[in-house]
Amino acid sequence: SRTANRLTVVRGSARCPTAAAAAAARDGRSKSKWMGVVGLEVHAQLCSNSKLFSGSRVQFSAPPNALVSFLDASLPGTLPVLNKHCVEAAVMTGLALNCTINKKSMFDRKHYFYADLPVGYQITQQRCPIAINGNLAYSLYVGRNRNHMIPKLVRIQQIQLEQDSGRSLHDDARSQTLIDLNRAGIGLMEIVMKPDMCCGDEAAAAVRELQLILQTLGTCHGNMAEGQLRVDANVSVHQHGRPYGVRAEVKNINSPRFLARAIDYEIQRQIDILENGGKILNETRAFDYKTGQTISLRDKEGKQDYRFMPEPNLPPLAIFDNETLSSNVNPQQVVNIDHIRELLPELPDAKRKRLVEKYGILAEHSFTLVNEDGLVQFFETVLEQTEANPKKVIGWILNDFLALLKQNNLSVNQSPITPPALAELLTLLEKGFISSSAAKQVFVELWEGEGKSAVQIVEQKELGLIQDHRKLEQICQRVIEDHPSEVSEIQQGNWKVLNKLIGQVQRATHGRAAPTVVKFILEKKLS
Ligand SMILES: Nc1ncnc2c1ncn2[C@@H]1O[C@H](COP(=O)(O)OP(=O)(O)OP(=O)(O)O)[C@@H](O)[C@H]1O
Ligand SMILES: [Mg+2]
Ligand SMILES: [Mg+2]
Repeated sequence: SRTANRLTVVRGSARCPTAAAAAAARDGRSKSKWMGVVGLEVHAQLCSNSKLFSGSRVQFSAPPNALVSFLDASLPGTLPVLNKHCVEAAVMTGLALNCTINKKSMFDRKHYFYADLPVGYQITQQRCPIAINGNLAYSLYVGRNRNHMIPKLVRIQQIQLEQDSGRSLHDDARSQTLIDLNRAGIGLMEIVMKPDMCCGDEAAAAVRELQLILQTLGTCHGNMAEGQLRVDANVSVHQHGRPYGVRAEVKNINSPRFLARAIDYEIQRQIDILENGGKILNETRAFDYKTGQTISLRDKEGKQDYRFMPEPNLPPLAIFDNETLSSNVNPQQVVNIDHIRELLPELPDAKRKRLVEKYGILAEHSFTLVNEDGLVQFFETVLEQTEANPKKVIGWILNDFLALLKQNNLSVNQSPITPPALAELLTLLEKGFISSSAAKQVFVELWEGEGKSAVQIVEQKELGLIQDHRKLEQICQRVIEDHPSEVSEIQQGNWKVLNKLIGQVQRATHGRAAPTVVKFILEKKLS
């Protein structure tokens, strides 16, 4: 079947080494000789209050055509003015992706005709983009339980600044197309990756990591469902040692999961064609998430001529660093690479490594922490304020805290439990003032949040372990008196029965007796 083949071939690709051997053994040579080649173009909407070349506001879900300046509507006589904040965001993204920032980049006009592009061209950076030659490190989880991590790297060819287009809304009932220009002119970064990936899983993992980096930088919100991050997947197949095949481009995929499915489908489609003596077309395709297939939109064979030309209304974009910044320019007026480098936050990869090294937690736990907005900070604030050790704390954060957040569909900063409250609870547990079952109970009470602290809850609900030696002795004495047959068994040497008596003491104290103390008292009394 197609599905079976697809799995074989994608996993069997020699560039996905983990599964290659197994797949080859299962299927013989003929199916595993093909390798997928994948290169992504990612369009990321820049976080900015205004558009790339006009002062129109950027806002989602505004009424159609409410955010359109004369320039966005392409009125004659209007001129583009570059938004400095967008340039800074692109430079910061370039630095985070280990790119070289071009001190001089250029804007070009790329011509094509579409109803949502009234001027007839898009301003983009074709010949000389703002950033080049970077890379993105990401991790691929493989294996049956996805618990084996393989570090991967994809090269970044370039990052270019460009404008977004408007949107066409098709009204089938009236067979009309309506145009909304709110999106027209919003700043985009096109992040172009080299064809270094080989399957859907790799592409999805790379995009997730990119998304996290952009969100950490604050240069793009990265919400794929809202179209802030859109991915075009270029896919081809070839045989080992042979030149790359012709690529098809699957446009505008808006989730990592669909990206993976679209790519794996496309690889198998191309293999099927080639195995049957056919030819791959250099075409643009779309992914239909309902059927899980890619479908042809238009072929590029008759190569669309974009008639690139320099944008005459924008001078070359000059960017400075400390060395090139001369004393006669106002630093407020220019973009300084060194200044932006200083503002770079700790990136997800560095953060994960630091968490593992500093606190001794598992690598996969560091991924979960970093993936959840605000969770690392929560974890570290708890650690600063508690005496419990990090390995215990991570368990509570990931199993109890995160589970309740997900159940209630809340983000970390909407949590009813604050870091100091959890820290206090875990200290009580660590010091042996409460049992772990009592701790779970306190945790739930904290979550329900009547503003009481862990200590107050423990006191009011009498959840504290009974440490008082005299009181415990009295209870143990009573249990001994009430269980003569067990006592005589123990005295005949059957010490296993002691557990039964310990259980009775716990029953009498509702689980609040310190177990080691109880054992010590009973042993002393019975020996
Ligand atoms: N043989 C190939 N197989 C798969 N991907 C490829 C192959 N050759 C190039 N690519 C990928 O195709 C993409 C080319 O993007 P680029 O922006 O340079 O050109 P384009 O797709 O022609 O332009 P446009 O921006 O108009 O879509 C890159 O992501 C690159 O990695
Ligand atoms: Mg491109
Ligand atoms: Mg493309």
